[in-house]
Amino acid sequence: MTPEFKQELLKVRAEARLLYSQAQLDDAVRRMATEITARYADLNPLLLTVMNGGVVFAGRLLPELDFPLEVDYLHASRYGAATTGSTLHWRVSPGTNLAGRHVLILDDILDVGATLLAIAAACEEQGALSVATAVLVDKVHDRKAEPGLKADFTGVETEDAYLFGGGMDYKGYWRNAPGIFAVEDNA
Ligand SMILES: O=P(O)(O)OC[C@H]1O[C@H](OP(=O)(O)OP(=O)(O)O)[C@H](O)[C@@H]1O
Ligand code: HPA
Repeated sequence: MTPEFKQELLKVRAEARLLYSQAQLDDAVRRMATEITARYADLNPLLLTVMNGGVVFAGRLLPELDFPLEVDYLHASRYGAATTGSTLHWRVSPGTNLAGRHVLILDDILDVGATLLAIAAACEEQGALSVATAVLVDKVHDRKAEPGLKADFTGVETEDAYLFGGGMDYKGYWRNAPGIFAVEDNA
């Protein structure tokens, strides 16, 4: 990492606006866990984490789900280290056979929603019995891939800013930030 890039990262972190604290996110995740338990406790679901962004959310959610389930992951990326999305690149497909399974996809954010729509379609093509989505963050704007697109389970809603923390990255960094932060435009 160059000294200039390190300075940029520290400046972005220092000037960012906190939208949700870690404690607020934990409350949201517990509420989601209650909803997910009500729907899936008897369905032997397969929870598929979308790497990399989904890892923090999955790590918080899974211990709140006290019923039989399996986990796997996939890696599909539309943004890479950029702050605007392009074509979806599949890096790792799920290893588990999805045929006949109730699949719940876990990701950090529903932004445009192109990522989750493509992943859900791929799971259906592989024979999943049902496919649903759970996201920590839904960014509110009118650029959704389909009008009114929502996840089946949502943690918090945010304004239309570039976000980091809670698994979301700024140029590949700050996924580890404790809470959800908005990048200030002048950063
Ligand atoms: O709703 P969309 O506009 O499609 O964007 C949401 C997706 O973008 C991010 O992934 P990214 O492609 O940055 O990969 P990453 O998880 O490795 O950061 C995020 O983790 C979601 O998967
Ligand atoms: O606001 C965002 N931040 C980080 N990653 C993202 N992927 C889609 N939107 C975002």
